[in-house]
Amino acid sequence: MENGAAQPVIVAIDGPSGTGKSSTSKAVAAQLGLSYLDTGAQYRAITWWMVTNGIDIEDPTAIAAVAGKAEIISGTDPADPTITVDGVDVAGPIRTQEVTSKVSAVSAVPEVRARITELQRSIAASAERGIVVEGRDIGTTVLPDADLKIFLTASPEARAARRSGELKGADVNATREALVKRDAADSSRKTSPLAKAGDAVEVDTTELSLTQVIECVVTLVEEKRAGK
Ligand SMILES: Nc1ncnc2c1ncn2[C@@H]1O[C@H](COP(=O)(O)OP(=O)(O)OP(=O)(O)O)[C@@H](O)[C@H]1O
Ligand SMILES: Nc1ccn([C@H]2C[C@H](O)[C@@H](COP(=O)(O)O)O2)c(=O)n1
Repeated sequence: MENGAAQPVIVAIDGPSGTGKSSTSKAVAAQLGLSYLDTGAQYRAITWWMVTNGIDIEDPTAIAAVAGKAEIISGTDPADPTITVDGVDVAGPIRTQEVTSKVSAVSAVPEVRARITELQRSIAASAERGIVVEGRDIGTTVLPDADLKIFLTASPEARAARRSGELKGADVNATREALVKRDAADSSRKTSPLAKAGDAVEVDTTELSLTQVIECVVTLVEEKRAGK
């Protein structure tokens, strides 16, 4: 490229809940001047819309029938990621226990996945300097040609301890059970389950600090850019 500008780079970061995808992706994108997309927030946003509009979450046909109705807009600045549904800021409401408990069922519906996947691809394609996209099926389905694919893991105990630290006073065992249950649902759905791409680099974060994970991923991106 002219003026020594770096080529756009597409980084896919997948993994189970609480492995550090969001924290790592945001920091890596900020350090490298890339855009950032939280695809879990998009699935949460469509789930929030279903709940708000009284759609029966137990009924995949009902969900499929309205999968295209909500207008979901994701802001991709890693310093200030935003998400709106039909113009309403839903950054807070999508993190409620109610949405968290229903998001796996909504995101398993193929029509929902087709709609959100299309949105994700269009956002990635328009990121001029490149983007870090995090989720469950980015390396396998959404962006199979990503320049770098990372699959983050951590023990359920480490993930529950991290999450309980966030949710003051939360019971660690209950948090662990909820994480494991959501991972099982996300891994066993028929369409585009949570899975490691064959060419992804697996990083076990159980014994690593967040700073170490960020450094590791930044190094992998830089190596990729240098053609190593
Ligand atoms: N390596 C780490 N060591 C300690 N804490 C960490 C580490 N990575 C992330 N955390 C903390 O764990 C919590 C969960 O991290 P984060 O939200 O980034 O995970 P996630 O994989 O995106 O989860 P989810 O898929 O549920 O959205 C956050 O409080 C974060 O600060
Ligand atoms: N690419 C993705 C991203 C997320 N989901 C679903 C499954 C998750 O349980 C849920 C919430 O994600 P989180 O905010 O915890 O990262 O969204 C998916 O199916 N595919």
